[in-house]
Amino acid sequence: MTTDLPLIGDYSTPQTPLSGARIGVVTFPGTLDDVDALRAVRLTGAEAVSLWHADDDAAATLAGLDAVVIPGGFSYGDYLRAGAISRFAPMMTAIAEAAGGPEGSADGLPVLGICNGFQILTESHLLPGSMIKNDHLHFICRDQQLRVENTDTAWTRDFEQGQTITVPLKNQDGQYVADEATLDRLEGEGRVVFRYVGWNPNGSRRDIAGIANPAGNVVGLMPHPEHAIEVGFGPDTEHGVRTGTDGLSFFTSVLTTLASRGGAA
Ligand SMILES: NC(=O)CC[C@H](N)C(=O)O
Repeated sequence: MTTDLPLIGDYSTPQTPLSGARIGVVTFPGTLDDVDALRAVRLTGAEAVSLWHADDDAAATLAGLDAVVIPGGFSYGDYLRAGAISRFAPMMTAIAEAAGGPEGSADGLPVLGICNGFQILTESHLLPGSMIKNDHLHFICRDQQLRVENTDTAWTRDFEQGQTITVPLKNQDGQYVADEATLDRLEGEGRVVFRYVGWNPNGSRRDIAGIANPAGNVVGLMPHPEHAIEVGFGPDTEHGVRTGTDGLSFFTSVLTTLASRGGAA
């Protein structure tokens, strides 16, 4: 089969960063999507830096970085609860500090948690609420539509308010839950960043797919933007043609954020 799709990127060419930004991606035992996240960072022209969860010098490592992605997968095999062990990694302690704790900070380290990364962020109390089993108790894997509810976060500036995007969703513990007061606070402060559109795939309260911390520098979501970054490999948005690249805007957004802070990018 031949295709005229313009495939961007080249897996074999060494990276020449186009921007001064250095963005780390954390790997835990059992992480699955770190390579895709690293590639997404590279496609924006930033330098992608692999981070190890048990780095004894994690604070010093982070000091040389402009942002961090906590990718998806099954860190520590999802034992006890997804993310429950990973939160104790030295790298997570350093990330919590650099991000400004649970409230975050406007100039704090931008952190994006994707799926298992979102689970790790809630377990670390950097984001409120918890992830529990999907309400139907099945693993789910599909392209999912989301509405962008807040473009005023470190990872969503390049979207338009109310924009509908399509990115893959694949998890078993994707049901976002929190008490009513926490949900009301999230809504009232505009911290619901993404909502499921069309159907609620897992029973998440108020159709919530992703949230931010109060300062907007930490964002977590269940669907996977790093799997929707290249024509030919992402969601099927044109009846059999895999043209979905909505996920790339997460990774360009953080460069926009860094530039607006006057830093690298
Ligand atoms: N895709 C993922 O990151 C999977 C997340 C998680 N371990 C779950 O299955 O719910």
